[in-house]
Amino acid sequence: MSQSLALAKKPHVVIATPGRLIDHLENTKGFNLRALKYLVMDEADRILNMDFETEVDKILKVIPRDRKTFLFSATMTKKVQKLQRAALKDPVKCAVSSKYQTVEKLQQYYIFIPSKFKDTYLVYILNELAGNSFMIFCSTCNNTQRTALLLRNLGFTAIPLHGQMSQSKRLGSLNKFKAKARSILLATDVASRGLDIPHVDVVVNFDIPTHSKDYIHRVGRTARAGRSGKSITFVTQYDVELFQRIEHLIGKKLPVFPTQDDEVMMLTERVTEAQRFARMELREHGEKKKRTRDDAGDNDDTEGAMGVRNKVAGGKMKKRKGR
Ligand SMILES: Nc1ncnc2c1ncn2[C@@H]1O[C@H](COP(=O)(O)OP(=O)(O)OP(=O)(O)O)[C@@H](O)[C@H]1O
Repeated sequence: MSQSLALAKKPHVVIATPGRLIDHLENTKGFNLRALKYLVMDEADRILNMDFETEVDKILKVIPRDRKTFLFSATMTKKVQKLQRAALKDPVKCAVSSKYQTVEKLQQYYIFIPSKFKDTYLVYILNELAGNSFMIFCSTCNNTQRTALLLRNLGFTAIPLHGQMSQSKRLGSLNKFKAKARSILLATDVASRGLDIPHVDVVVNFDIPTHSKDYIHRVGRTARAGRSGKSITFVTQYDVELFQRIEHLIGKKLPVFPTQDDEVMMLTERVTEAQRFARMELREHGEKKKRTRDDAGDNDDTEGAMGVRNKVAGGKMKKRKGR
């Protein structure tokens, strides 16, 4: 309703997702795009990848053919070229580089570890790089939530951000991270594009991206606007092929992030206990959700559900003296 009122004032600029725009075109009285002069598509390849094609086609049908169209993305695809043919007159392509590139001030590493030790290595890295702000990417909402609980059980200030959270919870998470009240943001690819948070120092690909182009967007959350940053990609026995594809895409062989395996193994016991608590909390959280059937009102960011938080011995893991 408030959006309809805003549109009634005939704004000069409307920023929308394709679906929302279609909704207003179909249901908001008096709203149309017949006078549109400029169409801008940010993250153009994603708009197509995410099955927005039908919506985009609908929009293209109701806007003037005589207009200027801009498509932006760090990773252009053949699909975008298709769209160029379908919707553009005299298109011009403007590219910073002919191949996919990451910025020079980004130090990129990988670690090759057995899948079952991922959590332990994550905790080790967070301790090693303590004092930094981290964005950690997971492949599913569930793993994002689980890993956030695990880290909180170990005393880290971690907060999840994923598509199963309500919009207000997502904004809440983001704002806490932006305000530096939380130093670790765990996210799915919902946060891999567009977010401009200058203080992100380290991006961790906890689950390797399945689409190698997503790698470029994820690591682009750090080392922005001339700053420096680090990225560490976890590669397990199952991820070798995907990792090779990433290296091929960026045209670089990445160095290994140095780890002291004996020190990592010393963390195993506490991490295992924290995993157990995290599983319990996740189960309780799921059952509570089922009972209340109220997604929005629930503790999506799980902070309120932390009955067993910090029960793992010692709370936040301290680095040993002399290191
Ligand atoms: N010419 C400039 N000089 C200085 N800072 C700039 C300039 N252009 C952009 N910036 C800053 O760089 C940061 C990144 O800009 P922006 O978010 O527009 O990049 P982007 O290309 O859309 O990134 P992505 O698509 O990866 O999310 C912002 O903080 C912005 O203020």
